[in-house]
Amino acid sequence: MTAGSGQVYVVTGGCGFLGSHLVRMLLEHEKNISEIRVFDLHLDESLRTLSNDRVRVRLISGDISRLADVQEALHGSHLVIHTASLVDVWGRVPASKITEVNVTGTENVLQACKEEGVQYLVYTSSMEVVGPNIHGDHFYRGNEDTEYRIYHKEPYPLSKAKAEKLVLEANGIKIKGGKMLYTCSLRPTGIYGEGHELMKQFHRQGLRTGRCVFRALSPAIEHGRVYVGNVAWMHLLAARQLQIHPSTLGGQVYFCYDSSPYKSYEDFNMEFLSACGFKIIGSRPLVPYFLLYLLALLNVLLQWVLHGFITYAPILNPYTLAVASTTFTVQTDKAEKHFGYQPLYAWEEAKMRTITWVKSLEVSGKDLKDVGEKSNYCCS
Ligand SMILES: NC(=O)C1=CN([C@@H]2O[C@H](COP(=O)(O)OP(=O)(O)OC[C@H]3O[C@@H](n4cnc5c(N)ncnc54)[C@H](O)[C@@H]3O)[C@@H](O)[C@H]2O)C=CC1
Ligand SMILES: CC(C)CCC[C@@H](C)[C@H]1CC[C@H]2[C@@H]3[C@H](O)CC4=CC(=O)CC[C@]4(C)[C@H]3CC[C@]12C
Repeated sequence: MTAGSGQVYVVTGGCGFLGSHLVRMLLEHEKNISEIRVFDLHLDESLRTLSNDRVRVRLISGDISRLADVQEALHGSHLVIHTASLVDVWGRVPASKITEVNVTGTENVLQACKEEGVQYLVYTSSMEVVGPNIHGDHFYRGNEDTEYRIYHKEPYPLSKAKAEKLVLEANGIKIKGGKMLYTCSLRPTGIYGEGHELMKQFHRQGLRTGRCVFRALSPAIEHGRVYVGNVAWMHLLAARQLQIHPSTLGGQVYFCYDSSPYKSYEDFNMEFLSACGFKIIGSRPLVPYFLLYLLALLNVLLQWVLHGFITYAPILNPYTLAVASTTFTVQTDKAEKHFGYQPLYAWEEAKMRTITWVKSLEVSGKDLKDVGEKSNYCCS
């Protein structure tokens, strides 16, 4: 296929962690596209170099919360994958900003689809639109139909839930040109893989404590995690099949899953960190839960006191503690049934790729220098 004769996909948030994997995935595996528009507030210029004879990668700088920017980016396109979002459960940005980007931004994408006659929209939602809830109800091996007490208080899950509702309600509306809009929503659990910012933080923190990780959470609490390459693959398949079987996929939600093992958040991270000589100390939490909870409350207090001086937003707060302390695992085959999804990367491959990336953080030596460790440390 020559450039210009295929479809035009828009990836909002295309320079982010998931977005950049998705762009690469589309380039490698989707043969009917001739242009990928990467729409983001902060552009990653390295993606531009991915253009080839078949597909042009066009970087578009814009703000999802400005309708004019979104409309311009969508003009003449066929399908939108909307991953742009503010991912913040630490109070780094005000709640109003989260709503503006995640909810108003999604309204803008829908409005722009309508006005520009774009027929297909795949939305990146989150498991957080379901839970865990503040009561600590476990969601054990759940699927899209599992009943669960959903409560949203925190800005991020609240915004994702509102945005997903808007996306699903828009399925079937008339767009410019008289055709119909088809939408679906994918709900990843915690994503991991090359470029995962939180993993970088845990790695740096572990270096500071002499490659020791002190167990804080119960190993009995299980979390569903999903490899970024499989999340990208599922988006690609959903986008493809939404066009072929719009009445099957339209208006549907799908958990994003793969064969990554169910483990506690800390034990799962150790699958990668142990390859760099990290050890987890303790087979049970070293600090009692109530003390951790008091620390989390103290962090909230400090955040409030320091507000206006510095942004104090540590990883531990009552919400992240509640999420990390509540089992949330997904077991479903809805995406397989509806659009033939099967993970592209087996767990062993996903693990190996992630380990290679974590090791590369040490080869670059930057993290080691930051914590004053010698840069000739050799990962096992
Ligand atoms: N990281 C995770 O574990 C999970 C993420 N998700 C969802 O996946 C999607 C991608 O998340 P990540 O890649 O982890 O986040 P990320 O922060 O790496 O990527 C989000 C991208 O959106 C862009 N963006 C933010 N505000 C924007 C604005 N006003 N206009 C245009 N672009 C803007 C950012 O610049 C960034 O490149 C998000 O929708 C998130 O809610 C869902 C489940 C789990
Ligand atoms: C020792 C501490 C108490 C450990 C804290 C771990 C937490 C920071 C993380 C535990 C679970 C994570 C969340 C989960 O993976 C689901 C998510 C989905 C999203 O859409 C965005 C990210 C996140 C909220 C993720 C954030 C970090 C954790 C709370």
